[in-house]
Amino acid sequence: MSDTPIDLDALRHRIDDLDADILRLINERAACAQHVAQVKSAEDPATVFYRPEREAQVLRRIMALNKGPLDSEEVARLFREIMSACLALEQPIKVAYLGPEGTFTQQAALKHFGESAVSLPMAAIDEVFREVEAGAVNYGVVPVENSTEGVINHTLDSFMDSSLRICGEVVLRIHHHLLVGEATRQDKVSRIYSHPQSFAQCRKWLDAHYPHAERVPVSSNAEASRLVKTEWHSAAIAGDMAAKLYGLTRLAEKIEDRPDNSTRFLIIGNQDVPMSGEDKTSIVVAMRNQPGALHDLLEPFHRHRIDMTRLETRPSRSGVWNYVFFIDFKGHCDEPHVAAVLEEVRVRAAEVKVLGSYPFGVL
Ligand SMILES: C=C(O[C@@H]1C=C(C(=O)O)C=C[C@H]1O)C(=O)O
Repeated sequence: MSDTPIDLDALRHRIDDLDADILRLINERAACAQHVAQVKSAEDPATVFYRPEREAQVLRRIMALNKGPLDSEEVARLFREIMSACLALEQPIKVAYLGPEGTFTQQAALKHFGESAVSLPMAAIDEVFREVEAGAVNYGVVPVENSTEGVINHTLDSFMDSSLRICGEVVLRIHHHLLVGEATRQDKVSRIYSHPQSFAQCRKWLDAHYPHAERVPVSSNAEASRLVKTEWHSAAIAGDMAAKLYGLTRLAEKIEDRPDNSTRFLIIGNQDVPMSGEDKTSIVVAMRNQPGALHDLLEPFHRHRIDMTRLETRPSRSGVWNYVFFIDFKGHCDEPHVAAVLEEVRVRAAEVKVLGSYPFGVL
């Protein structure tokens, strides 16, 4: 490092020069993205500008190229924002998410689409589906499963009646904090607000630290945060976004019982996503109630050596089928071995619906 300037002024000059280069390169990239938009529109006037498989490939490549000292995830986050701004030049993307503002689902939407996307809070999961179906927004973001608490049935049920496809997934590490407002008497907390899922994820911590506080379930953690602002004896369990939005402070941090607590969210839209190289497929299968039905369903996956990542059973809501299975597995439906399995499953099942093939969450 003998040629590295050592005084502060010289270092700052060097940073100024590098910033000018970075700025020029980012704008060159943005101009390229604008050209891409022209090519896409010329090929197909009804084109979709957002390409999840390409974005996943860009991020994976950047992470593989990265030599540090910045951490690969950090670098990918920066590129996530650069792509978000480039895409906004092609077409501003509108995204509906399970609100209100400050929920983990909003955090997932921003993590996936970046800050240049316009995100709109919806009051319920089926409203997110309806907004995308009606074309009021381009995409929707809904939670689908939590590592501690399991599947979010509302989301799975919404897929049964919808023609929307899954275009992507985001996994978020969920950290819960015990939050209080300026008016809260910290030694007198007798009531705690939160969403039932969050209470479940922090149950042991609450039993140990606040065994006598009343636990009041509300519709979201953001709503819990809003409520404590005006109550001197109350606290909320919520994440960073809600804390920031409502100006609350942390009485205790990371109070989730499991340190690896995470939630998986799905991106729903109207498009079929081409292969990215590391993909996943989600299907719903209806089977008749007969002995060996589950074995018949799983056998082709085993024979073709397809790795299942999730299997959920839901009661069928129509009289025709008895079981409905939600299955996630590795691979894309355009890959021959996946297409072969789907063909075999179609023969054995009463009905099969492919919800989508999409890239594994990168960030
Ligand atoms: C530029 C493109 O359009 C969008 C912007 C991307 C980018 O900035 O790299 C990548 C994929 C698309 O969502 C493209 O399709 O290549």
